[in-house]
Amino acid sequence: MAVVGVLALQGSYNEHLAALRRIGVRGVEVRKPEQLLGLDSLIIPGGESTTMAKLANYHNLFPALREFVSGGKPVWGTCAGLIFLANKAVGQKTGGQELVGGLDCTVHRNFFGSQLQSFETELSVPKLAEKEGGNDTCRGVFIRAPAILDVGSDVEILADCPVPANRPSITISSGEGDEEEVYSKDRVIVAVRQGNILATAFHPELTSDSRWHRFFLDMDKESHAKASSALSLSSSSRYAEDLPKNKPLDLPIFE
Ligand SMILES: NC(=O)CC[C@H](N)C(=O)O
Repeated sequence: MAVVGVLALQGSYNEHLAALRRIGVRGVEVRKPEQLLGLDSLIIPGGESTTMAKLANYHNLFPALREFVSGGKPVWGTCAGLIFLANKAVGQKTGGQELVGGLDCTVHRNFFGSQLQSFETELSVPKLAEKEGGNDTCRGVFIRAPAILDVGSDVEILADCPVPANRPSITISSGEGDEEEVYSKDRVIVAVRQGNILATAFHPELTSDSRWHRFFLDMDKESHAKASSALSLSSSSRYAEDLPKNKPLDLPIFE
């Protein structure tokens, strides 16, 4: 069975480990560079990206994380994890923060505003439903969430959402002397895939809908299938028996 690492420096790593457990997959906590060796895939959880970057620096994790991402194994960043994976982040604290990079996009760290502007909404996710079944929508839990302002041509958009009317106006400036510009589109991207990289601005691990975790595990199966055509792959139905019974799929869970 695939060994899924979860970066366990800070943030919602326990919730990801619990979400993996619910579908019968063992996650491994990762805090040191050498713990990345032997993993099949890696989840970088949400939390606070500046703090997480300081801790990652302290543990000398950035070179190993970059190597892991460029090595082609599946990596999923949720929220702060999305910020880690972006090639460019705006709206950073003074002095900026180190990024792992790899995902060809520009992310705004606190696009939806402060903690008080955290919200939940139904997201239209036809590509997720096509692959993993279930409704065409999923519950998006956005906690002081980032959003993706633009993406490169290799990036597949999996979900976007309307820009909330109460959101403070966002001035986009990288702090590197770029022209300042106000984000004026009425929708913003919140989930993407680029090859081995999956990124969501929201927190699927805080809901009982395990489809995003299954989607990610299927990326791992795809990469193994590429590596060895001899490997026979089971469909996602293997998880069906683990789905919560008599329980709506998308209610937030607290464990
Ligand atoms: N829930 C989250 O991960 C929030 C991320 C936060 N906006 C940051 O800058 O790190």
